[in-house]
Amino acid sequence: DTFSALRSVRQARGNEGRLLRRLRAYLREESTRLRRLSRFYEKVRALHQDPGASVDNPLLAFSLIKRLSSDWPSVVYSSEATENSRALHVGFQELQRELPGAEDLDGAARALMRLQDVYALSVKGMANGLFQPTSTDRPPLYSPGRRVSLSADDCFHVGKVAYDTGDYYHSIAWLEEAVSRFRLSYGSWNPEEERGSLEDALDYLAFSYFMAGNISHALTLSREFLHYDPSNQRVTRNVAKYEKLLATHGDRVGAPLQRPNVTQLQNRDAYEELCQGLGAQMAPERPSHLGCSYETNGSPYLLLQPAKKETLRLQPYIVLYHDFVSDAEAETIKGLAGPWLQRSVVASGEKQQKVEYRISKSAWLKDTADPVVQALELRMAAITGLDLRPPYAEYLQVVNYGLGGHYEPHFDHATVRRSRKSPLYRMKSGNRIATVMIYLSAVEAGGSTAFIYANFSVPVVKNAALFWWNLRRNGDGDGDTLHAGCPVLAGDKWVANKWIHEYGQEFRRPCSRDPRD
Ligand SMILES: O=C(O)CCC(=O)C(=O)O
Ligand SMILES: [Fe+2]
Repeated sequence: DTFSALRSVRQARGNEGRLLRRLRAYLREESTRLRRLSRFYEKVRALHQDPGASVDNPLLAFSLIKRLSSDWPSVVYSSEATENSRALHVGFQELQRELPGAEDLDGAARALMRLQDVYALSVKGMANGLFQPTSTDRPPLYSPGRRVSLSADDCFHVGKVAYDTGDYYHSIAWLEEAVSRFRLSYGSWNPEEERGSLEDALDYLAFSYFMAGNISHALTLSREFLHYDPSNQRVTRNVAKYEKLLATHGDRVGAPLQRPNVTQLQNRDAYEELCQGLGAQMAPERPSHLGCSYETNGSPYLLLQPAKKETLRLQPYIVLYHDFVSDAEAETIKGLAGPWLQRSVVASGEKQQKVEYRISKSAWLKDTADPVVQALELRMAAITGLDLRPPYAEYLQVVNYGLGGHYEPHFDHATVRRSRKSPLYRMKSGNRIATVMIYLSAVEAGGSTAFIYANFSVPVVKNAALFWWNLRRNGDGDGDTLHAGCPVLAGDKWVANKWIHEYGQEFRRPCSRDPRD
């Protein structure tokens, strides 16, 4: 699919560029054809208007007969137009397999609604090209270089995706926007087409209000619909039904419509607040044990260039190594992974599956793939002091997030301890003891890594590597490591994950019987 990685969206843009060039060629051919037709028309018309051009003249009589028997048929039956449009069709069909489909349009619409929700953005603002939080005392989260609004039809599509899943909370917001935009432009250029669209939007919006219990609003909108299409039987019946319902029961307007709980998130509010925060929410007075240091970690690899460590939290232990990779290394890793990216999956029981709560594409890189991968592995081994040789660590997983791409709160380790069924145990080297995550790109807005229970979020710091322990020293999962990749609001987010397993680390991180360690 296209929407689940920005790299694919960029490729889609390249494909549209190709389509544009084909359309330009088509227009050029068609203009030439029409110009030739016009010349023929003008020539014959001139002869007909010239009183001196009489068919008494045998030469003119000849050319008249020739025109009618030969020129006109070839003009009228020319296959040039068909050939031109066939070339256009073929050019499109060559690309069609790679073009986004209905699934992508759905995914893209859900992405906009996710950004609306997680960043508490106003739909009206989004439709106007702005990323303004609903509480207007906050500054916009992102100010694009060029402001582009959505069309009435764009809003209608988003609303319809919500409507089709019975999500009237979102369908109402987006269809309201669609209706008011269709009303504004109504009759301004293509009255026929726009009337149809305005009617559709009114129809869906009225039903959404009805389902949400707001009968009087459903009634008003249905009446407006009938104003445009008085003969519609179905809407006429709806109006009668709504009138009857109102007369007998009145509106069911109680609590305002709630956002549907599509995710299995129990801590949605905390998560969203962390995503909206502009970065690491440090305690007002930063405790003295948190801060920056140069680390050699007793490793010869780090003697000449120590790691730049920023300790973010002690419990759970989370540190950020700044400038862990160079720009060139990051580009190499992205380039190596690019062609292999596949929709990311998550472990679910024994299987791996695509899920709405993780929208990205990823690829696995072995250290033999390139000397740069190997160099990174050695560096990660040096800073962590852990054994990363297979099977003590997984291959490097390179991830590219998509439109509104995210990874909702989760643990990296298997939570059902020693559940041998989890794909995580396939390597037979225990659970994931630690994570190293490298930020291979900067993002323009959003995309922080949020630690829900630890109550702070790390903004994307290009080239930095984040490290944390997933397991306690006694081997239990550390519940405080629940974390998430917040939706990317703008930009292209790439990360690389290295998951390190328990086995092989027995003497490097000895266990402890104190459950607090
Ligand atoms: O992208 C992020 O910030 C977090 C990613 C993550 O947690 C994961 O891939 O397991
Ligand atoms: Fe994770």
